[in-house]
Amino acid sequence: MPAPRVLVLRAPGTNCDEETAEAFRLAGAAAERLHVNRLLENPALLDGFQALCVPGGFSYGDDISAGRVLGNQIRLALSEPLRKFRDDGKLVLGVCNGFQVLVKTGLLDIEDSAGPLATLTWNDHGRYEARWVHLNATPGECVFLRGVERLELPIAHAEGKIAVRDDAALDALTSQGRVVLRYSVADGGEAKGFPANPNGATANAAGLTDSTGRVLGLMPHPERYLFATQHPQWTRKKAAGGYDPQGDGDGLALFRNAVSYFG
Ligand SMILES: NC(=O)CC[C@H](N)C(=O)O
Repeated sequence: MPAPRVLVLRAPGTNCDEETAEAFRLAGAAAERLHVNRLLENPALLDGFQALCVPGGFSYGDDISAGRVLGNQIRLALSEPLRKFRDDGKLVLGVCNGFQVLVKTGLLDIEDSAGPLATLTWNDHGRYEARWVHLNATPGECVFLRGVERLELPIAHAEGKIAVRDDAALDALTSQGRVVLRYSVADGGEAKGFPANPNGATANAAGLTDSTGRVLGLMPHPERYLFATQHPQWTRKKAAGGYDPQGDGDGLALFRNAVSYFG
């Protein structure tokens, strides 16, 4: 199988593009970083790729709100080609700021006739929060999370709270299996507020998929945990036994799943 080609989109202020491209390469993809202006000049460049990733960072300085400017650029100029991209069976991943961007593009299918079912907004405590969290996955149709049950990953965000509009919107999203990642306590039990839920997200939601399962947006950073030794407690875990320092970090599974989808 030829390595799937992944476009890692960057814009002014993106800062996770190198690591994210490397994560896809480690998983067996051919990843390329591309400035959004190149794509705006020539949307047909998308035809050469099987997956698109909007990585983390501070695109356009988080001006107006995080992801808004890049999200608007994509929504206004690239909606049609990207919808076709997804409907052709290709994959789209948004990590942290990339998720904030995806929410604002409309590509996640989280709108109804009354407007957005959910959005990303400021953490409840109003501060930037950067640390590790525990997550439960309920992959359903989500390609990136196939076979994943639990994850430990870093977060680093200020506007990372998934705020769902109302109970009916939450029912709609949960009944369609769209909330595929939830913050949990360390043993996998339900998070009951801060700190297990780091931002006050409705229903502990940390990641959403679209209706096809081929678009995923998540606030935690899978590209920051590719190797076992990236875990802050890897030496203690190794001493306690059952932790292989040569092994994969939890985040690599998402990139491997993306690659094997094309296998
Ligand atoms: N790590 C990131 O992608 C940061 C996202 C965004 N700039 C925020 O602070 O919410």
